[in-house]
Parts: sequence; structure tokens; C-alpha cells
Amino acid sequence: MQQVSELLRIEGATKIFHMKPMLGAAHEVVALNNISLSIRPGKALAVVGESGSGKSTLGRAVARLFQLSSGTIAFKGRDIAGMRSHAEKLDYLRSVQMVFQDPFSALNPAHTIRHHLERPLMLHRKLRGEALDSAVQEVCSDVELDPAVTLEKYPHELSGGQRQRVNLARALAVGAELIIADEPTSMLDVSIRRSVLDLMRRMKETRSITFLYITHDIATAQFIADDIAIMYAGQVVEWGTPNLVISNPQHPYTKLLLSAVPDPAIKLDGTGAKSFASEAQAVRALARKASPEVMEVQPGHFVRKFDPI
Ligand SMILES: Nc1ncnc2c1ncn2[C@@H]1O[C@H](COP(=O)(O)OP(=O)(O)OP(=O)(O)O)[C@@H](O)[C@H]1O
Repeated sequence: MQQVSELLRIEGATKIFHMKPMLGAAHEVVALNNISLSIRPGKALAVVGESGSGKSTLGRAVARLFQLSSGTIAFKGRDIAGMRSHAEKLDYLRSVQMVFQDPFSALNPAHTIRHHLERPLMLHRKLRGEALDSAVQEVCSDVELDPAVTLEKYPHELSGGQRQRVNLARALAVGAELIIADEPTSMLDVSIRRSVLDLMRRMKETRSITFLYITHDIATAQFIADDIAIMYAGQVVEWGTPNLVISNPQHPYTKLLLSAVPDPAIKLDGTGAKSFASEAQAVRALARKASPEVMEVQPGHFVRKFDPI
């Protein structure tokens, strides 16, 4: 079998929404503008940007929730738009799971946690009886929840962080290879955000789960990501390994995001923070301009060319 070094390759992905509002003129929204990114198996790519930058649209396109206007998304070398048979589509939808911002919304309040974990194990792994019970215990323990005190509870009896762990356990139970985690910690208490990110990092390291981690918070990217892509107005403006991008940001929009980080450990030094925050509007206008030219700042670190402010 052919070895594919990338689990996911997004090539020239463009998504245009055609809006025909009841009031006002018809118009187009370019949510994704020629995005090219890839993720290696067992690695995490963080896509970072403000609200409306297009990052959730990218996640939903990977989850095959709609077709791209142009471009391709390939999973293990296979174009996902070209998957025709029911079996192939089902296998993809099993391999690629989404975890959402609101951990409660994905859980059925009428069912126990055991039920939520048993169903995918029965459906996808055909487990029954003792084998099913021990697999339920295993996925529960894998996300660092105590099966004895968790499995018979209902979603409302758990904390937000515990519920998000159940969602991650469900993805494991289904047999996910790629998890699209769309702002998975932004509705959680600050005190437990880090522990959920740490769990995702351990799932990556010990279970070789691949992550597309979508966030507005550039500071959290470094806890899990092997690569980071900064997005604005449907374009990726800067990308590379987190230490290169965060320690040596080139694009004014990346600097703007970093200027909003309260963590002094990764704040821009000296000149950066204040001046970029005060020039926010100009920076966003500049980042909105479509620019096809890319510069390699240093090996593994790229920036889209921009006009000086
Ligand atoms: N189904 C849709 N129909 C029309 N426009 C859409 C649709 N989905 C997204 N958009 C538009 O595409 C752009 C990108 O939206 P998207 O939700 O991907 O951004 P985001 O970075 O994930 O923001 P947020 O964090 O607020 O969800 C926005 O202008 C949004 O209004």
C-alpha cells in the first residue's frame, strides 16, 4: 500500500457563499480564499484567527459538511469530494470527528455517559457484552475520567471540562484518526482549559490522533500544535512551527493577535504590542487584501507578502 506522509492535504481551497438576503442586494462572501495546508499523521495543526476569519468554514469543509467552490481536500491521498460509495463516505465520517465549542450541545441530556460511549462502540466496533463494557471503561479512562463515578451520570451532572472529555472519548470510541476541535476550550473555565488541551496533546502523542485545532486564542496553540496557520478574511497570512511564528512574527496581523495575549511569556517585547493594537483597523484592512505571493522567512516559516502600513 502507498505510504502517505500527510493525513490531510488542503489544496487551493476556496469557498464562496452566495447571499440573497430578503432585504438588500445579493452578494458573495469569500469565506476561504485559496487555502493550502497539510497535516501529518499524529500531528496537530492550529488554525488561529479572529471571529469571521473563516476557520470554522475550513473545519466544516474538512468534515465534508459542504462542497468547496474550488480546490481539493485529500485524506490519505484520496480527494474527499470524489468519495462516491456509501461505505467510503461512512468510513471517512467515522475517521474524521468534530468536537465543538459547546460540550453540552453534542450530548443527549436524556442519556447517561455510558450510553454515549456504548453506541459508537456497538455500531463501529460491533462490541457486545463484556467486551463492550471493558471498551467503555477503557475509553473513559483514556480521557482521564473515572469510569466508576462517570458512566452512570447524565451530561448535566458533569462539569464543562468533563463533558468535553466525554466528547473526546466518543471520538476515540468511534475510531477517529483526525479530530477537528473547533474552539474546544473557549466555553470552559480558564482553570480547566489547559488540562483539556493537555489531554488532547497526550491523545496525539500516545494514540497518534491527528488534530485540526481551531481557535481564536494564539496563546493556546503552542500547547498542542506542531504547526500553526494564522488566518484572516479567508486567507492564511502566516504559517510555520509555533515557536518560529510566535517568537518571530512577521505579518502585522500575527503581531496584532499576539498583542492581545495576556500571557507575558509570549507577549511581543518592547515596540510590538501597543503600536499594533492601536493600528488594529489598518492591520485588518491590510490582511484582508488578497495576496498570492509568499515569502519563506526561514525554513519552516512562511508569510504572505503585505504592503507596509
Ligand atoms: N453558511 C454560511 N452562509 C453564508 N455565509 C457564511 C456561512 N458560513 C460562514 N459564512 C461567512 O463566512 C465567513 C467566515 O465564517 P466562519 O464561521 O468560518 O469564521 P470563523 O473564523 O470560524 O468565526 P467564528 O469563530 O465567529 O465562527 C464569515 O463572514 C461568515 O459570515
